Amino acid sequence: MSQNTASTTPDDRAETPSDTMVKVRDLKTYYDSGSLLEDRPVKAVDGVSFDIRRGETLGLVGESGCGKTTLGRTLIQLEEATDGEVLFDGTDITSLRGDQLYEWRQNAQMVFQDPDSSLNDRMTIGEIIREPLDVHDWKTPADRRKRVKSLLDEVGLSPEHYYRYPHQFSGGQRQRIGIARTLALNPEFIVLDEPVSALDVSVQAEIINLLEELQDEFDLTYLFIAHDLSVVRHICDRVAVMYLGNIMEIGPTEELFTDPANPYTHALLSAIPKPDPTASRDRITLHGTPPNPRYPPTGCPFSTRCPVRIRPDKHEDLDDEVWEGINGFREIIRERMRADRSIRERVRERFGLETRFATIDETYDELFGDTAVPDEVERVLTDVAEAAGNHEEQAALDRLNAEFGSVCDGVAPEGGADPVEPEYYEVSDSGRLSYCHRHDAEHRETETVLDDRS
Ligand SMILES: Nc1ncnc2c1ncn2[C@@H]1O[C@H](COP(=O)(O)OP(=O)(O)OP(=O)(O)O)[C@@H](O)[C@H]1O
Repeated sequence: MSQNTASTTPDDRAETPSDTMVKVRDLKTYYDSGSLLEDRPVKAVDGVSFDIRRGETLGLVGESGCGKTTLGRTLIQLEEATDGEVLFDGTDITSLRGDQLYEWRQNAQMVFQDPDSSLNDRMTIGEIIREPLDVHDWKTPADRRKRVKSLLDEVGLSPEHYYRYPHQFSGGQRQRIGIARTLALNPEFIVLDEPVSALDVSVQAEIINLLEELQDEFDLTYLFIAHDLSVVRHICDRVAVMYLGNIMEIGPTEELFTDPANPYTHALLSAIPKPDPTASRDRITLHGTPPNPRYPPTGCPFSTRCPVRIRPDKHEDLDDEVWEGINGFREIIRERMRADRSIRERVRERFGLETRFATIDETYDELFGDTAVPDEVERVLTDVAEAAGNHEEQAALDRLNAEFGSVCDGVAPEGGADPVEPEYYEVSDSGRLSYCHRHDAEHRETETVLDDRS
């Protein structure tokens, strides 16, 4: 890694305007719960900024639930943004309404994972592909029929398929129909949301090839959302890695795969399962689960699972096993705070009766029972366990944070009151960006730590 320059916004580097088709700035999409008992929104997309260049395929990867689909849908206004901007060739489309939005929508379309749910079984293939043309009152009915027949040809189907129904086609053919429909209005930008995940491996390559051919032929720009990192590596020019509503790293595909900078990218890539001929789809597995997006942690979104979370100076030399125990303890207390306990469970806990939740004492023993914990650390952990045992989870977490928290948990280095968030650091000559305090000169030794682990 040659450079480590802090930058406040990704992709604000010098670029000619014509390079950039979409500029996303501090975009947030929150879902309100709609429940009287729960007033915190789900922060599905929580302030992302990046550019999409004309003609490129930008991959969007990350674990299930990190906000990929919501981001894709918000970019084409199928979901309303809570805050921020999405500039398409300079126009902020989050502010378009009524006719203007309707007109603009022709430029941007979406291909869905499951072609079955997007194709109406009671319509013929011709009617399905023609529908967007009918809705937008495109030219004459005869022109529309002609256009549909040519689209069928473009996607590798034949004009005779016009009068058939979706159930008469295979999964791969149905996805071709979905793609033809997407192309009907000549869009410039397409969000491909897991377009091949539901298909047999043998068919996946055919659809990927088709998408690449169509991109060349019609100068399309793609946002390619996927779980399968090998497909992303094959098709994408650049990749954005998403975690808990944030973009953790973004840059050229090959570079990001061979020399990941962000600890989360490392974790994601190291969890790629070995190829298994019996598996139809690779799943990403990573230790632990991401926090609930209603309750994202302060500081870095990945801090609760990060293997290289920065330690405060006074605990720099603490044994790794104790440190991991402390991180585990913190997570369990966080989860207890959110756990959906019935009143009965709460009453049983209050009276020290057995419940389906492990008691704090049991948890403590499991985490630290066989480990030599230094006295001063043990004193803090005992206070924490006592608070958590009394259902004062927030006080327990505050105590843990005061003792073991660092800049990664949002603790301001000079004791400032406001939580600090990471910044984007330029981590290569290509302008690849990574959202992590470890790239700060002060904590730079991480790169060795990470390399040792991979
Ligand atoms: N309509 C909705 N209302 C409330 N919450 C939602 C809604 N849609 C998504 N979410 C929540 O927003 C978060 C992000 O979901 P999203 O589907 O965007 O993630 P994803 O990365 O695409 O997941 P997957 O890979 O499983 O499709 C999740 O916690 C999800 O439960």
